[in-house]
Amino acid sequence: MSSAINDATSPSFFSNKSAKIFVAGHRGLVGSAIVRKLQSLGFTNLVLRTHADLDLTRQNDVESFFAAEKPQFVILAAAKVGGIHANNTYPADFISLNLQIQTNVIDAAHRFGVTKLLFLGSSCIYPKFAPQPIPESALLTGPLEPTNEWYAIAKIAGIKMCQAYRIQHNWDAISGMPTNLYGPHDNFHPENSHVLPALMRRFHEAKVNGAKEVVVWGTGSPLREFLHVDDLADAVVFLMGSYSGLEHVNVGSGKEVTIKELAELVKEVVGFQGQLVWDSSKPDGTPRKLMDSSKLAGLGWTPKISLKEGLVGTYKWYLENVKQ
Ligand SMILES: NC(=O)C1=CN([C@@H]2O[C@H](COP(=O)(O)OP(=O)(O)OC[C@H]3O[C@@H](n4cnc5c(N)ncnc54)[C@H](OP(=O)(O)O)[C@@H]3O)[C@@H](O)[C@H]2O)C=CC1
Ligand SMILES: C[C@H]1O[C@H](OP(=O)(O)OP(=O)(O)OC[C@H]2O[C@@H](n3cnc4c(=O)[nH]c(N)nc43)[C@H](O)[C@@H]2O)[C@@H](O)[C@@H](O)C1=O
Repeated sequence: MSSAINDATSPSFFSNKSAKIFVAGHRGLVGSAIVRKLQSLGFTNLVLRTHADLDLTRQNDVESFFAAEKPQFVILAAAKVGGIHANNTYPADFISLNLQIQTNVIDAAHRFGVTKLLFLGSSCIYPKFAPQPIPESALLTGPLEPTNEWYAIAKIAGIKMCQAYRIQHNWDAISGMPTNLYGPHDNFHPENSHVLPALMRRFHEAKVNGAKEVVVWGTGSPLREFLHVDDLADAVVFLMGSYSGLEHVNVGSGKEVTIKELAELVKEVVGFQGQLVWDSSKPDGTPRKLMDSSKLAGLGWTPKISLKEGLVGTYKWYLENVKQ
């Protein structure tokens, strides 16, 4: 899906390092990595607000913020985010908060003169039984995975909102669809986090406490594709500078592992010596979601950080920043 009118590139993103950029959600996994990336490239004028300073679900506050700050670029990495249990347990929060945040930010960014906005979705937007690897064209071709359909519907609405504003207003809003992410500043909550930080914490605590077993959810058979968040941040900045199309863009590593393989790898990196016990009363979620990231590769971007390397770095960060 593309059109000549809507596919102009935006070289101006890299040409002015003092352009004002609002990174929404800058203290999260993704937002903090994007801030690190932008700062390493020499961008000097980042506008950052904590959740406490600016609740993005409050439309009036968001409008006042945009009216006062008038950022030139917006990267929307603020969202209600969680793993399979959180998505399944708090469906109202996942659909409602995400619809509110993205609607407020996208609409205000357009109305207050932002040049370009990047919206972040997720690989869960695709049908549960999408063809593998999943191309961008698989969107809205089948039923969603029930454990995260509420979040997925919000994310699909975000993609469509960017497309609608581009079509009606010729406004440069793009969408990136990351695969499962991990890295520094991840959420290590025991129940509400994603699998990788959850297991890192559980194996670490088991090692420290001398436990013989660690419980892992589901059957271990689902396949997941993991991308280090520093690679994702690199891709986001790349897209800000080089992509202005109508269609969303998949951002993956191209490499998948079973949850069992992931658990063994995390166990090895953490140095836990005991056994894994599988709790099959917990949901597996979607059986497989490897994205086809050839569109992004065709634009000239590929990931650099291997899963093993990324896990070692993330565990080091966990030891220095999170563990009690
Ligand atoms: N993590 C992953 O594996 C994946 C993430 N993504 C996408 O990347 C984006 C970022 O996710 P991630 O960094 O992991 O999430 P995090 O939970 O780590 O960070 C989200 C950030 O958004 C902020 N936030 C949430 N609600 C509000 C609000 N109402 N007003 C202002 N700020 C708010 C949070 O602040 P606070 O903590 O104070 O509430 C936090 O800083 C999301 O769009 C997500 O869908 C996509 C694919 C995979
Ligand atoms: C990024 C993505 O993240 C979510 O989808 P998910 O890929 O299913 O994410 P997950 O990381 O929570 O689980 C992956 C797999 O791992 C298994 N698993 C084992 N043990 C634990 C465990 O301890 N915690 C968790 N969370 N999962 C575990 C778990 O049973 C599942 O089979 C959605 O929020 C979705 O909206 C989304 O976008």
